Amino acid sequence: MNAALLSLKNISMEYSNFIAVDDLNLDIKKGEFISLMGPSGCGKSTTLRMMAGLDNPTSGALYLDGESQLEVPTEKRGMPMVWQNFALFPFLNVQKNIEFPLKMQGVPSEARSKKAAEWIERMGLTEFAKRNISQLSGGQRQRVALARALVTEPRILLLDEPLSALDSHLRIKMQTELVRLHKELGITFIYVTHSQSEAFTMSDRVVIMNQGKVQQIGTPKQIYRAPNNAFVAEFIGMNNLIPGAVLRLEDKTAEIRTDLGIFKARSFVGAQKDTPSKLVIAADCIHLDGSGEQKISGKISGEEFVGSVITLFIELKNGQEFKVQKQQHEVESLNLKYGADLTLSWNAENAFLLAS
Ligand SMILES: Nc1ncnc2c1ncn2[C@@H]1O[C@H](COP(=O)(O)OP(=O)(O)OP(=O)(O)O)[C@@H](O)[C@H]1O
Repeated sequence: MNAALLSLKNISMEYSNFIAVDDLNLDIKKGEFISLMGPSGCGKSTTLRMMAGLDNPTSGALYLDGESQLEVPTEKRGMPMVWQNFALFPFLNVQKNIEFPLKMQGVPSEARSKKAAEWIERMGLTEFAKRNISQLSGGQRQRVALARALVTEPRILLLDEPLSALDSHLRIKMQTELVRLHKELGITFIYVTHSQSEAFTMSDRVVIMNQGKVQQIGTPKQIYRAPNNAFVAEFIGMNNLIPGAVLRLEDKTAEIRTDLGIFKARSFVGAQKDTPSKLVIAADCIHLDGSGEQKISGKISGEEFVGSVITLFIELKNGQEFKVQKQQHEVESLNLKYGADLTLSWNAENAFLLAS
């Protein structure tokens, strides 16, 4: 049996006439690393707060190991939260901060110090154990916050944008540390983030939300390669979408009329004949050497480097911007110039239709 550790059933959160979370269903497995992602205000933090017991849903049910949690107070749920601003106690030193939750549980002083010392060592904080929180860097504070949350050996750790206050170098380092901790401890991590790279790098599954509703739940690969609606495809950022009307829809092929021409695609759930639809092509499925069957032309309007990957921005003749993602050496070998005409191409098997 593959029973969920934490189960949210038809959970909604309504503030006077505003629905922050709308009929959300989610089953989270033991040991899973799951991320909630979506635009600002989509209800990610509210969902996490309801899991922690900091807010109670207006309707729905929440089960931990099959037992309803709605009457269980935060401190009894055993789901500590790590916050973006760390929320450490400024009047306690590192060691006392880490010991604090054990003290709340009534753990005797000697056992507390021993347990805290283990976590201080594990998180590389030995030389800072007696320091005040104000004397620590952002990365050190985040490690104290993690140690304080994990010292009670919870089954579930809730993390609300825990890396967003850190600089990009430290963020990547802490991502590696979080993945390592997750693997070593076997604890379920539920992680809220704006960052696609954080969610996709670390998670087993990602939940994409918009306006309080779940849009898709899947592995990073499923979300990236098979978004199930136009919102997800656009939100993921590295897809190109061309609006049009479906001309033909068969088992394995589809055709769409757009103002850039008629294109073939593999068909997809949700699209219907003679209805508005969007053709979706991932930026890394586009060729610059004209070798694909479907072609459009445009002019290079910009580029962006991330590591060894370049994203080229191409202005199409209808003014739409297309993104093409390639390895740097591949782009360099083509000797492309800003403003130069370029033929973009792709194969129909890499294009699919989504309902608008
Ligand atoms: N106490 C409250 N009263 C009224 N509205 C609230 C309250 N708390 C949150 N909201 C609203 O609920 C919606 C969801 O908020 P939430 O904090 O869950 O969003 P989020 O996805 O975490 O956003 P962000 O990424 O910006 O943190 C927002 O529109 C927010 O303004």
